[in-house]
Amino acid sequence: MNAIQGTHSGEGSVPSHHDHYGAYQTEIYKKGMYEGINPAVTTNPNKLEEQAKEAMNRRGYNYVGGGAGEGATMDANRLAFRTWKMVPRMLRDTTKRSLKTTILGKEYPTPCLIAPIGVQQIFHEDKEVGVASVANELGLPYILSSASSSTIEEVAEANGDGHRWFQLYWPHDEAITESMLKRAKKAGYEVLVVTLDTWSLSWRPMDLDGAYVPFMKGIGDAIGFSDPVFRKQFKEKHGQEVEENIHDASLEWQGKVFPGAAHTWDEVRHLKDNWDGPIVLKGIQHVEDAKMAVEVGVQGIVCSNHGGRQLDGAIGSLEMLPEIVEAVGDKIDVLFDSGIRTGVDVIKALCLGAKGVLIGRPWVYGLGAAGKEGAREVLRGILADVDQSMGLAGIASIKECDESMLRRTFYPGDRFSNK
Ligand SMILES: Cc1cc2nc3c(=O)[nH]c(=O)nc-3n(C[C@H](O)[C@H](O)[C@H](O)COP(=O)(O)O)c2cc1C
Ligand SMILES: O=C(O)C(=O)c1ccccc1
Repeated sequence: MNAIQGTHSGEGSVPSHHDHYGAYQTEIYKKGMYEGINPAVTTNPNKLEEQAKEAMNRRGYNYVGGGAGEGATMDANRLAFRTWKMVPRMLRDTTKRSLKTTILGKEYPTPCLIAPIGVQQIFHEDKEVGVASVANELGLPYILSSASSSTIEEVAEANGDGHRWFQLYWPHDEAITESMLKRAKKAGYEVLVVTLDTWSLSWRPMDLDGAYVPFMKGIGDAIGFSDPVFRKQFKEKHGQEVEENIHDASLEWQGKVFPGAAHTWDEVRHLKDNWDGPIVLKGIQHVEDAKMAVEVGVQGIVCSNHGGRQLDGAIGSLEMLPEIVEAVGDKIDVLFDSGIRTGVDVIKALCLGAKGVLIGRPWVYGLGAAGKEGAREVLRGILADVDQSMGLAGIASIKECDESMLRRTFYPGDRFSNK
């Protein structure tokens, strides 16, 4: 073994048995030194967004890069990570590292999941089906958004024997909700993720200035347009098939998934009655809501502020993680997202008590810059960074991540923006 090889010998291809994540680093050097091929997408987390911006069309970039309001919450998400610093341990045997972890009672090869991200066709034609195949290759659960440009069944096929979860934008229409859940279950989605923070879209200046919202033109509506109950309702109302009137179909589907009114805690019962499997509530930030989640009997929550895309001025998501973890104890699993950009960010969230983390914008930038290969490179980079950084911090396995590995410091010069 030598210094750049890390733990593993790293023979070239994508790991098929999911435990050679660190080998990607050696693979990059070998490809460059012996074949003259550099990575297609930058490995620098602070340059990734800029590279994607150059490669993507303006509207697609604005959609992913933008946030709510003045971007205060997006900044707060990054600042929160910067204020926690790792305190590494030495002379510990970390030669055999493992990223394996248990989430909702099931073992996964890593603590990372693919965050639900809608309308991927505006980023690249490889879209959801492409990323779902990459998820399988890398051993990451793929969380399919309700607002996708591929259907529930297409993504299941592309994901094959991989792990897949279904994210629900929760309609105020029980028949359609039941139909979506039934389709997801039939197509092998294991966990239901219910997003609570986006029953209506926030004030998003980058999209508003370009007067652009994709699903008004049928983009990102594939799950609705292929839904038998939605199609039947539409035909009864308009006397037309969805394909004959994309304009009205888009508006009507938008009214289902972004109904402009929140649900209430009582209504979680309907989901429990219609979903045979774990339910995770996404978008929890308040400690009392975390306790409510335990009370209504779901199995998990995602501590998330939607990547600063919903309530601007809301607190950085990582700020709330320790309190939420403490409040729910080991009664339910707490997952985390909003602001993860590096392998060390993943480790920090785990040290603060998250059982798993959802990766969002970074792989979307990879997808935009170089299609599914780009998404794969970004994700492999983050996983390799998790593996290497665990070793350097003296952590051999995920269960060793705890708050003793962190110290909170804040200096006025701390840089928190990626720009
Ligand atoms: C372009 C884009 C689309 C998204 N679409 C969805 C979605 O359909 N459903 C959902 O629950 N969350 C959605 N999210 C939120 C992500 O799941 C995740 O919470 C967020 O990206 C985390 O923030 P980060 O990417 O800055 O780390 C979306 C985020 C982005 C950037
Ligand atoms: O943009 C988002 O954050 C989001 O959740 C969404 C909304 C509509 C369609 C696709 C994704």
